[in-house]
Amino acid sequence: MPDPSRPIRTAAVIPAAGRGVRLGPGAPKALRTLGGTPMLVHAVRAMAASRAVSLVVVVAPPDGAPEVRALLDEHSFGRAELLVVPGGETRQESVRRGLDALPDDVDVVLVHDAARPLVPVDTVDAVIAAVRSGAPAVVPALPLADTVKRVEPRPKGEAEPVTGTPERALLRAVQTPQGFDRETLLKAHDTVVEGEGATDDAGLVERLGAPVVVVPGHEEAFKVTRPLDLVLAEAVLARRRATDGYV
Ligand SMILES: Nc1ccn([C@@H]2O[C@H](COP(=O)(O)OP(=O)(O)OP(=O)(O)O)[C@@H](O)[C@H]2O)c(=O)n1
Ligand SMILES: C[C@](O)(CO)[C@H](O)COP(=O)(O)O
Repeated sequence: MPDPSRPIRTAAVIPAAGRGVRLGPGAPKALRTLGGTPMLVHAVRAMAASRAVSLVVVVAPPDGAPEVRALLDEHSFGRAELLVVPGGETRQESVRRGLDALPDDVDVVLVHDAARPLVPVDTVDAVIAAVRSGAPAVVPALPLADTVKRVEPRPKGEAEPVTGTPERALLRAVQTPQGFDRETLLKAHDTVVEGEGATDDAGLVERLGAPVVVVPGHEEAFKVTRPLDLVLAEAVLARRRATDGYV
């Protein structure tokens, strides 16, 4: 239990150890540039922009932590402290390594994909506020624009039979940062075995049976996954630079 006599401390863990296979050949995805600046730098700035975040833990490619540290040292992130640790083979493993680096006095943890470099600070703050108000796990999410079908997977090239159509109004596409009460997130990572199908941290918490709530996400918090996402991210960034003085 946090000591009630001291202020709540919030840290962000940024898994950035992925290769970015779906983006195509090149440097690890987090180090590819957006408007001339590495995506990871945008993502760290997005977390540090929140006045509540006092520590950012970056999880670097397994053999790239010193290079990532040197790269981040070339930039300024305001008053947030920065740690860099090496990541693992999977996103879950990388997040776990970031959690292991957190000091004892951190109470609230955000987990934010380096691949979502343009999340607005209002979304970050809304997630933090919901956790600080008592929700153990909070995810930003948006309604879906497409209809979704469940299918019976078949080898590539074969048509897949449709087995159902979930009611779209009940579905949400979830983003990051996802926010957690630190104890809940640690318990989820300690309890849920890798490969049990959770593709996000909130999914691990759900498996504990703990409540997870949704707050409104933002269209600009999209994940840079495929080449077209980079085109969109460049356009959003150019508009921000032209209109908001964003760096
Ligand atoms: N072993 C891994 C795999 C992923 N990630 C991070 O998890 C986030 C979300 O993952 P995704 O967008 O799927 O990135 P990649 O795994 O790099 O993408 P791909 O599957 O196309 O290789 C990214 O910030 C990525 O760097 C990580 O830290 N460690
Ligand atoms: C965590 C996440 O960004 C939430 O939408 C997503 O699940 C990451 O998925 P990926 O498998 O790493 O692309």
